[in-house]
Amino acid sequence: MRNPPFEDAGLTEQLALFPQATAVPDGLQYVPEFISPALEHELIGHVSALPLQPFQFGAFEGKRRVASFGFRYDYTLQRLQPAEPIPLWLGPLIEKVEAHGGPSTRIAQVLCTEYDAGVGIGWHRDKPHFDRIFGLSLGSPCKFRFRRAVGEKWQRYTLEAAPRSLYMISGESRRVWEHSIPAVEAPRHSITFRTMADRKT
Ligand SMILES: O=C(O)CCC(=O)C(=O)O
Ligand SMILES: [Fe+2]
Repeated sequence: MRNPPFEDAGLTEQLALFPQATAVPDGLQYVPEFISPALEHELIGHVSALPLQPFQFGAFEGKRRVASFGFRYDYTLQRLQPAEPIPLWLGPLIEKVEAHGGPSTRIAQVLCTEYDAGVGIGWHRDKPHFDRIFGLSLGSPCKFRFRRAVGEKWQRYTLEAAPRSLYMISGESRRVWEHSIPAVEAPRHSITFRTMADRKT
C-alpha cells in the first residue's frame, strides 16, 4: 500500500513532518574553516584573558560571559552606549571578516563570549541598531538554531556551527528568523562582529 500522498498536505503540515527538510533561511551564509587551528588557539587565549562579565539584561544576568567593544547595548537604558575600543589583536581578523563581507562592510561592534558546558543563549533577534552579524565559533561546535512563525507553527532550521567556522546572518535570517543556541556540551567561545544599521537614533 502507498503512503498517504503528501501532495495533499499543506506546506505547514509538510514542514511539521520534516522540520529539517526546510530551506536554509534566506541571507544565512556559512564558511567552514574560516581560520586555522593555530589562530583559533591564539584567539581562545585572547578571549579567555579578557575581563569577561556575566551578560546583563536589565535586572537579569545570563550565564554566558561577555566583553563588548566599540558599542554595547544597555538593556536598562535601552540604547547603545560607547564601549572600550576594539583591541588591536582583533585588527587582522576584522579585516578578514570585512573582506569576506564585501565592499562597504565596516565592523563597528565586536562581542566576545564564553559559554561553559551547559550554557547556551535563548531565542532572540539581535538589536535593530546593528545590521549584518558575523559569528566565529571557537573551541567546540554548537547547534545554531533558527525559528520563524508559519501560521500557528514554527518553521525551524539548525546550522551545525563547527569550531573555526564563520556564519553570517543578514536579510530574513537576521530580521525575521530568531536564533538561539542550546546548552553546549563543551566550553565554546565566540566572536561576533556587527555592522551598524543606517539609523537616525
Ligand atoms: O555565540 C554566538 O555565536 C552567537 C551569540 C548570539 O546570538 C548573540 O550574542 O547575539
Ligand atoms: Fe544573536
